[in-house]
Amino acid sequence: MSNANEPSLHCLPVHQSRVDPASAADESQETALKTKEWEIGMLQDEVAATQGIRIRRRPPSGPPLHYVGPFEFRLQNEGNTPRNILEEIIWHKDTEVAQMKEKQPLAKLKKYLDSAPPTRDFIGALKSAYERTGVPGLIAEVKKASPSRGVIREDFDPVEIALAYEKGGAACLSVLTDEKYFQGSFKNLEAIRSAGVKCPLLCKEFIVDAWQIYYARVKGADAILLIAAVLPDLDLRYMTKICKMLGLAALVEVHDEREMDRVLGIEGIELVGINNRNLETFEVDIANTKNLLEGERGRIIREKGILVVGESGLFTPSDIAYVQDAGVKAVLVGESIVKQSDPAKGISGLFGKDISV
Ligand SMILES: O=P(O)(O)OC[C@@H](O)[C@@H](O)c1c[nH]c2ccccc12
Repeated sequence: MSNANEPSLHCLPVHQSRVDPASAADESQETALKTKEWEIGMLQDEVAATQGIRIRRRPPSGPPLHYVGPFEFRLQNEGNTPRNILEEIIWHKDTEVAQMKEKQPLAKLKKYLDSAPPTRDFIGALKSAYERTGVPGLIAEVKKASPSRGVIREDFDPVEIALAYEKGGAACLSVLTDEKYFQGSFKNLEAIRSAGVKCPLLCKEFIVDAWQIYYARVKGADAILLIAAVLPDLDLRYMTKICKMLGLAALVEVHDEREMDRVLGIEGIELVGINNRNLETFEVDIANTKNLLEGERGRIIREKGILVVGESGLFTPSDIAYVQDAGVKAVLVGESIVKQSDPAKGISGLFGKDISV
């Protein structure tokens, strides 16, 4: 569980070991802290597992030397290989964020918040696009590459693509900021924001720590992504509250029934994305959107007034019509439009009509 208001135990300075009694006390305190930190990590993964979450936050490590806790805990050092690509990304993100936090602690980030320009209404933009066009509001994704597809667009100019999307009638944009797996960056997000693009911007990042939400806000995001396959309920609750406080929209992404049911049980969630791509296996099936909106779940979603976004694997006007019939009022599309030489034309091709203003 991440708490932005408390310093991470990762960041505690490592003391040099000397032999005087004072430093021996320091050392035993440090061992105690390390043990505590390790135990908390184990417990977090256990809580997450009870919610059906298979992604572990960081590689399992053996207990610190001289550990005397429960025997089962001592047995759980099961090797340091991620079980799938999502888990690999999350483990990498965990170390990356720890380093970024060290360079720019939360207290420093918070100073920039005072001078940050106001956020733009992400959900409002989707709703008015839907009303204006009669088709789902488009979140167009600025995406150079992905682990499943490799490089999607070679001559990648993020600002040019963003401007073309806006011209083509996108309601909002999604900008990938992960560098290692998606060849994105926060520089792209900042560049798009300062190029005068008016569409609200989603920071497409793998969030594992509340610090990242503040960082996204400072870098010009209007919305962030929270992945239910990665974040336990407590994190989803806590992080959506931080978003409200910062004026950001939270797009909470689910892929299966269990994740959808968890999310529907949490108060205050207004925007839910159904990912048609399984992030563990890369399989894509747009019927997933339909399945998750059927019956009782669809009823609860309508009752709560949640706006649903159909995500991934949408290529043709009939794909759009299919997810619209299933009940989505917005779609998130990357590959099919980013790879067109003119992304604005890609948008009219995707919807089968011109949706520009
Ligand atoms: O390129 P596609 O198939 O149109 O997909 C876009 C978007 O849905 C996809 O990039 C995505 C959905 N959820 C994510 C989470 C992380 C990274 C990427 C994603």
